Amino acid sequence: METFAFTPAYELPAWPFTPPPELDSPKVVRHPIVIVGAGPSGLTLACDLAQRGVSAVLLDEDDTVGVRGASSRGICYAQKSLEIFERLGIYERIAAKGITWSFGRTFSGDEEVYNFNLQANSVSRQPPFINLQQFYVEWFLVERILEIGVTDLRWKSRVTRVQQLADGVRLDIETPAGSYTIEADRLIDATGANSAIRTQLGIEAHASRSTDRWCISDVRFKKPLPTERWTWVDAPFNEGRGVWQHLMADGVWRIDYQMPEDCDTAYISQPEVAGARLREQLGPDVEFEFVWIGPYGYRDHLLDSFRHGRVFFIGDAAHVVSPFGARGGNSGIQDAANLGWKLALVAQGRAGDALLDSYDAERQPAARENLQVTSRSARFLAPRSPAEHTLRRAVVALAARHPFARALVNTGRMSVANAYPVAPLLPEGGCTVQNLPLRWVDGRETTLMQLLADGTQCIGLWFAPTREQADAAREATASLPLRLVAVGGESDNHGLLTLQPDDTLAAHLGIGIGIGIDDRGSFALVRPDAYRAAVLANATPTTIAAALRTALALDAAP
Ligand SMILES: O=C(O)CCc1cccc(O)c1
Repeated sequence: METFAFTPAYELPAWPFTPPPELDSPKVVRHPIVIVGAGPSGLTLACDLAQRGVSAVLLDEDDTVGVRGASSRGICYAQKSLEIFERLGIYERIAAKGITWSFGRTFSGDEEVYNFNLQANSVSRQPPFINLQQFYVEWFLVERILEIGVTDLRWKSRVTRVQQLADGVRLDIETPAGSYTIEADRLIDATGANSAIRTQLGIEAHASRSTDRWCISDVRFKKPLPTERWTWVDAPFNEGRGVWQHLMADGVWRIDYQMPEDCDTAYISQPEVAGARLREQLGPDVEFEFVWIGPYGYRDHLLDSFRHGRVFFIGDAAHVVSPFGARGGNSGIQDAANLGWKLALVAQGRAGDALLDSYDAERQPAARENLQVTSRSARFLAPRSPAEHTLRRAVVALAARHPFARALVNTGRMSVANAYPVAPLLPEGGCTVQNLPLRWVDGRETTLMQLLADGTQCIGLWFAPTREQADAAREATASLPLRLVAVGGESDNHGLLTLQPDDTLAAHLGIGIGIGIDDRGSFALVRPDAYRAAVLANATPTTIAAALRTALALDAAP
């Protein structure tokens, strides 16, 4: 029998367990923020808070990144996540290590039936996607958290019990040096899909499991393949079933093969069987080494609410979707970025507690939308009813010749920054503001993320304010977390930071002349998570302060 080579396993870092002070003390210490789980969402939240100068305790039962014995789970990082990583100071590391892409092609048999270029609608400094093994992202986040140095990172610390109190949460923690108890003003569960905290608190996840079966081959090739996302609805080299192909770091390709529903999972993941599949796809002489082979079936779940008293659920602990479109990991990172600034401002007494409720009001519908979108892709890939089979056959047959049908070919709709619904703190709803390259009046370059990187404040972009307006607005908002920035106007805006006039910025914010609103005097309020919270057509110091107070729940009933 032919044997197949495996590359040596990834060498992942390990961080030391340091016995915490609570182990030697009978006193139950209270911490403002405790995060459980050092996966992508927990680490992003800890890093986001650290960047804002806010310390959190981060507990993880392991002492490394990645999932032991498994391959990388997440592989595709979307623009919004990359913009968050830019603000957190790890984007350059991710871009240097990962594979940047924006183009996707979908095939039926040997024919291309759909393609997309995600760069087309982008004004961001970050590309639409970078592929990178999840453990590298986690690793860079840990490095950054250690660089900033304000997070209390506790490895080898397993939470065994969680109890909600009237004004906080009590946690029992087991470590190699013994057990201890702490309390938290607020607890964030980032422990993933199988959250024991969720189970212990009796919170229903509404889980469902698909019967669709897949097998991952992570492989290194000698033969170069295109660095685009390629998918097949019905690949001739996979017995007419689906295939996904992505390049990740270190020259490793992720190839996902759809398998028969009743397959023997041990058999399909044997190296000889996986090797035969690769040869069918890439030719009998292709030279390769396996990195990892593994079967999987996907599942989904969604909590009704992401906030339960003093406990917040983020990432897979709150929602799980099928992998099509890479919406799982990316939405966990966006959960963290949504919650981080809110926790920081509320903990500092600079925003109302109702701001924390807006985490659920914004991210739960976002997760629901992701679940709907990925479920539609899953049904296209594995139709369940005769009608779904007929529809898919018709769409694929028409797509080859008729452009209208191409958009119906659905092998996944790639992750986007979800818009947020109209709500008391977001009277116009919220939409993402991309990381536009900008220029100060003196010619220096900056970006929106750089404007947001220091401290925790909203950015007020005010188009051509007069000196008098600028002075009055500074006074009206002096006690509020706002950085006022003029865009164009009088060259010396009386001490206001001033950007060069920028039509792309105005249009992106929805205040360009081209879309009917004169930009002179217009104002856009951008939140610390780079979501547009309000647009004012003829801003005054009073309306600016009112918009800010609304966005920060400063006028809401306690
Ligand atoms: O391209 C896609 O739609 C998702 C690719 C993906 C994401 C996460 C895991 C995996 O095996 C494939």
